[in-house]
Amino acid sequence: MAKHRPERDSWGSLSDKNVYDWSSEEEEPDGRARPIQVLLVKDDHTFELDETALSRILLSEEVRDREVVAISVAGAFRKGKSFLMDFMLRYMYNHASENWLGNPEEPLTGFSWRGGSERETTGIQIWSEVFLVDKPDGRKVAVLLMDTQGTFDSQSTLRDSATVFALSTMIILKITCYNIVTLFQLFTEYGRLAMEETFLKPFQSMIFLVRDWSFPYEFPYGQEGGMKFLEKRLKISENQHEELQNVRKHIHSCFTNISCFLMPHPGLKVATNPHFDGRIKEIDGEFINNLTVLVPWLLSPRNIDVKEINGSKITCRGLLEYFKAYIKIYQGEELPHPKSIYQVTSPTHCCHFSQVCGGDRPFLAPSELQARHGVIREEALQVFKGVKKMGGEEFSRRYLQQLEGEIDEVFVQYIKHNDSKNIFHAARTPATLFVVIFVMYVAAGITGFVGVDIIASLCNMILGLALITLCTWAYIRYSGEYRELGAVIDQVAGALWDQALYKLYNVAANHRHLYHHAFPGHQVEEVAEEQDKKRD
Ligand SMILES: Nc1nc2c(ncn2[C@@H]2O[C@H](COP(=O)(O)OP(=O)(O)OP(=O)(O)O)[C@@H](O)[C@H]2O)c(=O)[nH]1
Ligand SMILES: [Mg+2]
Repeated sequence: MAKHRPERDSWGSLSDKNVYDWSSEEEEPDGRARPIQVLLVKDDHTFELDETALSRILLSEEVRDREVVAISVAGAFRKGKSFLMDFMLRYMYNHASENWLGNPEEPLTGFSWRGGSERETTGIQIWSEVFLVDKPDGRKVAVLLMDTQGTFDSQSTLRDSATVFALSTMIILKITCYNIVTLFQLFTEYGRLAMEETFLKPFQSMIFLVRDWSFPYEFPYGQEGGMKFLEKRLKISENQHEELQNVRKHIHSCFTNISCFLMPHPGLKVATNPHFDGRIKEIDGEFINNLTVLVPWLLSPRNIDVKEINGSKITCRGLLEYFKAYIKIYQGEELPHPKSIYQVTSPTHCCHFSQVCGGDRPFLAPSELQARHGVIREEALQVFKGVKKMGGEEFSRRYLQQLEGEIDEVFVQYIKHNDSKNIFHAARTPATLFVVIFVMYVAAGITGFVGVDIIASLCNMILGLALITLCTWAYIRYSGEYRELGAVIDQVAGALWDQALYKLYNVAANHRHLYHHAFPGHQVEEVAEEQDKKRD
């Protein structure tokens, strides 16, 4: 079965070209987009995130700072998830045209799909091309398509299934689940684990897709029938088992938006013919009709919506950070320990901060730095609080306090670091020493001229000392050696600078009458100002 898409040309209002360049010949010799394995489930049932591959997709220049909508299909294995994703891909690529389904003879390509009973997709794959979609309100958002491993296959453990499911539901902003019955199974039989592993902050939409719906006379195909069906299914009644009641309640609290779509059977050729290659001609008309409703309903620029995570819209760069943070948690214990969340949240916070005022960033106004710190701090704390952790509230409070303390400490360091980039701050020591040298030079000249030789020699001595200090300071700054001595010089110069400025200010304040004497007009204004202040 065809696995990769053929060459593409114009994508209408979507990106005009592949949004990133493959730099490695080996990996993408023909420059065509393809599925990239970003999450590997290894034989020993551990997970590995391919950060390089993920960064290459999410950090490409055009998309990294765009708000992102990630779309995936989760559900039982062998149910046609990849097949559906490929129709979504086709829609994204042919978006400009009404007839996005294209040539009825064209085989379906993109994410790898096939018939048979053995599982196909493993872990999480991401389509290497991120689509840029113009929303009707003028915003451009990035759309990321992800294909995930099916649940309940014979090779994966319950934990694998639950983790991939949990990972996709928490990272993904819009999730399409393929089979309501299967999802119920996941939530009930394995519910504890899956639910505990799901981050409980609701931030994504869940769309239940019921495939092979065979009772259109009860509930018609499509979204309306789906909603009615879902309402009936999610209704909580007294005589239900408590576990079932909990599942229903939990589904509501997990997802901000729940909807449902009933899909007809695609026809026998699709389900049973081993040579079927996905061409539309061989798919049942009813299925195609509903597909042309479903896919635009999911993906049209009007309907695509950037969801918020903990109150802020997430960008591709942010998504990468979340991916990295979450996978660290899932590599560990059954339920994340508060410490592990603390450990991933804190560096994530630092990383955000270094983007604001790290080594190569220019000097930032202190008030702006303070404001950014407020936002980043809040974000980090929200991430920590938003994760379900082991040990209860009381236990995690300790780590929360530790996190707060560390964030504030980092902030103080960044203030210092930022200050050091202020050109006036950096020039303070040499400027002070220059002023001392100059003053001593003039003083020595005058006192020598008048004949007070002792004072003149004293001034000359101070001048010489200041000159030596200046040279020493310059050497320390250049070589990085004897830094303690450098710090002492900076301190003394700083104190001198502050003192001199303070004295200068005092002198100026004490001699204000001279100024007013010289410029009588300004005095009137000042008196008026003072009167104003008193009135306030
Ligand atoms: N009955 C039925 N079969 C479908 C439907 N959609 C796709 N298929 C068929 O299901 C088979 C499996 O498709 P895949 O897309 O590889 O399934 P998958 O869910 O991605 O499977 P895994 O990757 O193994 O989890 C293919 O032969 C498709 O032709 C559907 O709506 N109903
Ligand atoms: Mg698949």
